[in-house]
Amino acid sequence: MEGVDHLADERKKAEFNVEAMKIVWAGSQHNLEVSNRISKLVADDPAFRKDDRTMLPRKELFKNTLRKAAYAWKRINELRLSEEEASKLRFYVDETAYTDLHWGMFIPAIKGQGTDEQQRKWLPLAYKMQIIGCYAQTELGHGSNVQGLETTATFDPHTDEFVIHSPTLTSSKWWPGGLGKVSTHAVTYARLIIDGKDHGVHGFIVQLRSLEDHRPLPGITVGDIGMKFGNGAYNTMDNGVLRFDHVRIPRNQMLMKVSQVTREGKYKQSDVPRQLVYGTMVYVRQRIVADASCYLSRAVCIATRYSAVRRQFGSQNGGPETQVIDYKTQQSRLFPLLASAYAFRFVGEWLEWLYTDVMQRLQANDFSTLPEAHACTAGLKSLTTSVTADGIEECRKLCGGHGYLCTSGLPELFAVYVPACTYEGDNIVLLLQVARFLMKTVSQIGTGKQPVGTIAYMGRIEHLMQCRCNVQRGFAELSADLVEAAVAHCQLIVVSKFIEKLQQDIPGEGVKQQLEALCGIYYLSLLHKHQGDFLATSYLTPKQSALANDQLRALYSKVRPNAIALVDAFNYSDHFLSSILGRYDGNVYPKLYEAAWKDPLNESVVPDGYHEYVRPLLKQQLHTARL
Ligand SMILES: CCCCCCC/C=C/C(=O)SCCNC(=O)CCNC(=O)[C@H](O)C(C)(C)COP(=O)(O)OP(=O)(O)OC[C@H]1O[C@@H](n2cnc3c(N)ncnc32)[C@H](O)[C@@H]1OP(=O)(O)O
Ligand SMILES: Cc1cc2nc3c(=O)[nH]c(=O)nc-3n(C[C@H](O)[C@H](O)[C@H](O)COP(=O)(O)OP(=O)(O)OC[C@H]3O[C@@H](n4cnc5c(N)ncnc54)[C@H](O)[C@@H]3O)c2cc1C
Repeated sequence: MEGVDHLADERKKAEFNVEAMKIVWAGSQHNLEVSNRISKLVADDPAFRKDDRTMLPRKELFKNTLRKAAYAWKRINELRLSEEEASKLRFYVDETAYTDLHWGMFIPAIKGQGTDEQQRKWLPLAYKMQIIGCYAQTELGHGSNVQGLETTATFDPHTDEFVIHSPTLTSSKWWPGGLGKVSTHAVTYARLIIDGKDHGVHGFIVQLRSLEDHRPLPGITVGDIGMKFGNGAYNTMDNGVLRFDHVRIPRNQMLMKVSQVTREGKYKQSDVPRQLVYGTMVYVRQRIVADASCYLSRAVCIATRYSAVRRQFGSQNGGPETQVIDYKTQQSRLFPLLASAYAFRFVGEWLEWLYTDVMQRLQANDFSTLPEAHACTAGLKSLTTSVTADGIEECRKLCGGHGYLCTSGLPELFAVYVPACTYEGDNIVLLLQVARFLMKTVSQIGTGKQPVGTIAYMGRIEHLMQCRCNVQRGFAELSADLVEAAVAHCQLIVVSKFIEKLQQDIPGEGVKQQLEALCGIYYLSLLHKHQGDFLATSYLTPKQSALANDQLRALYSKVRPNAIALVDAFNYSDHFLSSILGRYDGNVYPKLYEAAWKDPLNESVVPDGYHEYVRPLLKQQLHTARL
């Protein structure tokens, strides 16, 4: 029934002020206001339609993405949107595109690693999109091992240039988003060679394509690497392959904030840690953590609304069947994900603060918090993306058969999100970095150095004080266990940041109580999942463990009447969710039925191919039957 809110009764059950929760989720009244305005702008504009995305062939899909990106840019300029509003607009357009890398990596790389002079030259061009850039680091043969990259940048003192070259097939750049078909420039990572000496990997700005006719410049071979997982999804992006055949660039196109090459070919290192060459990755990992809550909350919103609409079994005297959201099994799978979405939101906010703080310290030549920032961004990127990717898939299963339809929105959401577990650092490789940081901390505790920040708790663990561990000894052998320790450390950060959030003043009737319940669900469900570890190490007795489980079930009952309102607080429009199962009005069945008839396969009653491939079979059967 059109216009009827099938979830109205659910909404009436809410025990808290949903509008106040929307502000908590958005971060501030101002953020909420901007989100409302920009999301409506996008949803009301038919140019941003996306419901056909999973049905388009790649070339059409890609052209459509180019059209949308150009149109978005036009609207940004026409409406004179601020940078905040422009990035919100790109968020609500909700289509992975070359612009993500241009704004998300190319510009930050120049800002973070370029000198003031380089920034003055390149940033205005990039901000006006007079050049379009990507981040070309990964190669066919090496991604995780950045020190293993093979592309070379050899200094030629005669011409004051670098010669960029791909010496092997495996040195071909492979994966960079935006590279395949669009970017005119790339921040390219290559080994710096001066006078035969290898100075390791550095960043260089390299022009790839002509600004006149978009053809690759001499010495450049470039193209798209091909179709990726899923329909629509990440196939709107032109992940690319790139080879250099002795391509010359001026010396001043090496990004020289961290280290410099002089006119005479002298290599000079600034007083800053070499690891700042990896700075763009730290920035993007922090952004990815902030994004995880968006993706997870989307899936949870769809699964929660549909779980309230869907009924199976339990009809009494011909009455309605049970809403599947009332099954404890459904709650025990869904509500920890709802709690995780909120938990990741708050840890994302905190990580943004940590990153800003580190950046301010770096300006003042204080590098002391860099290792912690690296460990936190790497670890939380790994934890939040793994939980989110698995969570989206769990939400699909929570929606039963209909979750498998593209019109549920969940298959595409999973396909577009799951590479986040790999890009910007494979999740296991990143957890090994955290493990290494933790082991280093343990080795220092023995020497009396007090850990601070997110590792302060380690200084309070009695048996760690007696440890005399060497970081490398046994590391490889125990790496699988160390990865588990790294995950536990990151979980602790998430829990403590959720608790810190609750210590703030949170206005709105019932809002804090709901967040307390969600926080409880978050840590108790983790405790439940890992109770074997807690029991084995005597951190919990069996009785405590049973009490914790009772408490968890009680919290599920507390959240149940508020579930729909808690996902409404994410404030997602139907356009953004793009899911029939997750419709705000819960009008699922008529819309599923209607959508099926719009599938291109239903354009004709007799399908293409019938006369060639089906009819002959039927004829043959008639013939056989007569025999
Ligand atoms: C929002 C925008 C849109 C997003 C779209 C995303 C599209 C995707 C883009 C990409 O994927 S770009 C490519 C991303 N690639 C990676 O993430 C590669 C992962 N690998 C690495 O980061 C590193 O190679 C490594 C795994 C960290 C290892 O590096 P390396 O071998 O040089 O170092 P180690 O010997 O292990 O460590 C040396 C020392 O440096 C510290 N360290 C390492 N990384 C950082 C860092 N980023 N920041 C600060 N410090 C770092 C490390 O802890 C070691 O410290 P010590 O132990 O020696 O003190
Ligand atoms: C959609 C997408 C977009 C991307 N965009 C970009 C981009 O814009 N720019 C760019 O430069 N790159 C990009 N990448 C590349 C990406 O950064 C790399 O794929 C990523 O860093 C992982 O590296 P890899 O592919 O070498 O994995 P590998 O390192 O080959 O991983 C393979 C397996 O080996 C394991 N492994 C590797 N090393 C270790 C170790 N030391 N110990 C234990 N296990 C290990 C991993 O856990 C994994 O299971 C993108 C990738 C994808 C999928």
